[in-house]
This record gives sequence, C-alpha cells and structure tokens, in this order.
Amino acid sequence: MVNEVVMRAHGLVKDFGGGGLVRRPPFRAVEDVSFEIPRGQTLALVGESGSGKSTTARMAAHLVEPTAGTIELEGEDVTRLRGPALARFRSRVQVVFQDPFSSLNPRHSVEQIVTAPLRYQRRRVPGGARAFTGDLMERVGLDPDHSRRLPRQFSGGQAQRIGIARALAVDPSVVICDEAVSALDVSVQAQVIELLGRLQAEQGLSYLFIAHDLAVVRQIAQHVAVMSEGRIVEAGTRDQVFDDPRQEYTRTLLAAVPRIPAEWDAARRAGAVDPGRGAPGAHEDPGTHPAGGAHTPAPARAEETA
Ligand SMILES: Nc1ncnc2c1ncn2[C@@H]1O[C@H](COP(=O)(O)OP(=O)(O)OP(=O)(O)O)[C@@H](O)[C@H]1O
Repeated sequence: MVNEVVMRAHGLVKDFGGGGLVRRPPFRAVEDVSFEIPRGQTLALVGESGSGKSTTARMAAHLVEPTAGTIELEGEDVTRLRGPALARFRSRVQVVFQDPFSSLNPRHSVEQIVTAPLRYQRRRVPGGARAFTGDLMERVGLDPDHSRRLPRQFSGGQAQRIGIARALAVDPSVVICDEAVSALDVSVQAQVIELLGRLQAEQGLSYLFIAHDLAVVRQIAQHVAVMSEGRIVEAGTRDQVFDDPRQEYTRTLLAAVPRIPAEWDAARRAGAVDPGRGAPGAHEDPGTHPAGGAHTPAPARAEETA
C-alpha cells in the first residue's frame, strides 16, 4: 500500500521528576510530539542536545512510558503494554543504540547476541543458530566465519553492524536508530549509513532515525522533524526542511552544519555510492571485508560534527 503508516505517535508528553518533600514541579522533556513513519521509509528526529529526541525515541521503543499521548504500531494502540503483549511488541520494534560496545554483551559471541532476541521470545531460531547468524552477518557485511567471536574482536563500525544484525534478527516493523552512527569515525559512519539505506531498499525497513548531525540525516532520511525544547518545531520531507526551511530555528541549525563534501552529495544523489565501499575517498570499514581479521576495539569517538 502506498504511503502506509507503520508507526504513528500522537501528542506525546514526557515529564521527569517532580514531587518530593519540597514538591518540585516535574521537568517536561517532551511536549505534544506527533509524527508518522511511512512504511519502508525513514523519519529523522533532529535537534540540539537536550531537545527531547532520545526521550521521544525511548517512548516509541517502549523503554520509557509516556506521561500522555498515544503510539500506534500498524494501526494497533501500543502505548501501554504489559507481559506477553510487550514481548510481542519487542519483536516488532528494535533499537540500535549509539555505543555498539556498551549495547553488546561483552561476554557473548555474535551468535549468542543475534539469537538472543529470539531466545528471549522463546522463538525457534530458523535453520539453527549457526546458519541463521551467518546469514545475518552476510546481510550486514560481516564475515559469517566470525560468528563465534566476541564484540571486542571487532572494530567500532563492525560492532555497530552486529547491533544492526541483532535488530534484524526478529524481522522488525520499525528499527529505531538512536544516534546509531554518532560514535563512529566519519568514514565508517558513511558506510553504516549506506548499509542502512541498502537494507531499507532491499527489505522495506522503516526507520526512526535520531541524530543531531544534519549531514548524516540528509543522507538517510526521506522525512525530517526538527525538535527544540521538547517540541517538534518543523516537519516535512527532507528536501522541504533542508532546502526551504520555514522556521528560523531550523535555519540556524542548518547554518551550523559542516557541509558534506560536494562530491559525496553529488555521488549520493546520482546513486553512485557503492554500498559496500561507502563514500568516495572513505577509508574502508574492515566490516566490508569478509576476510577482515580481528581488530582491537576502535570505537572512535572523534569526528562528531556536533
Ligand atoms: N531520565 C531522565 N530524568 C530526568 N531528566 C531527563 C531524563 N532523560 C532525559 N532527561 C532530560 O530531558 C531533556 C531531553 O533529553 P533527551 O536525551 O531526550 O534529549 P536529546 O535531544 O536526545 O539530547 P542528546 O542528544 O543530548 O541525548 C534533557 O533536558 C534531559 O536532561
């Protein structure tokens, strides 16, 4: 169906704290946030630090409960779920977090990590754990022979690919990427973005993509919502928001963006960026080399373009 909405949030509010002996008022982190994610597309939530992006994402992922408002997934109200209904929700909405190393169990092999969501839901691993893991690793550009390795034996970009493989294991309706590429070196970042784009094209994945880096958002999102002080202040298609922003706040945010190199943007628009290789001139992420050996952890945190 054209333009089918996979997730819809309406009037989300989140208050933190408040009360106590001196009866402090709660802090409102998110105020009246509504959005829709069309199936097979990406909605990016952008904004400065503290604008409420992650809190909104965490409500969408059912990791924090909204103070008010509703969330629908494929037409079903999923705002307040408990027990088995919540477990079913977890197989439909997956999260890829910012720091791949802290979100992967350091004592578990890739095979244990990517099959964990299925085991948690007491679901059979189709075709057996080894083959299932190998297939997922290939889909995200990792060597299937490395399925017994631990997270620390991978680079930062490779570890994030494991996080993506884990998300894909349950065949989710929505993948929430919460600053999923922010911790990566900028060239590896480009390759992970290419991977996310390729997976979307191949499998019709729908993403809620949280980022403070507008250059990244421009490469991945079809739709953009700009947040400031807990509210969505501007929303539209990527081209509307980037090329014809209505709000002064958005213009200021865009003015602060380091321009992505013109040749990258031209190559991306022309579809000339090879998903396996990333942007022109990028260093190669060892994850794209099936034969790439073990690496000491290199979760490069530099190069964030805040
Ligand atoms: N658990 C919490 N308790 C109290 N305040 C919180 C909590 N989580 C977030 N906040 C506050 O809510 C506001 C929004 O935070 P949030 O993390 O959603 O913003 P953000 O746009 O994602 O920023 P960042 O990119 O820095 O994570 C901030 O002022 C933050 O301090």
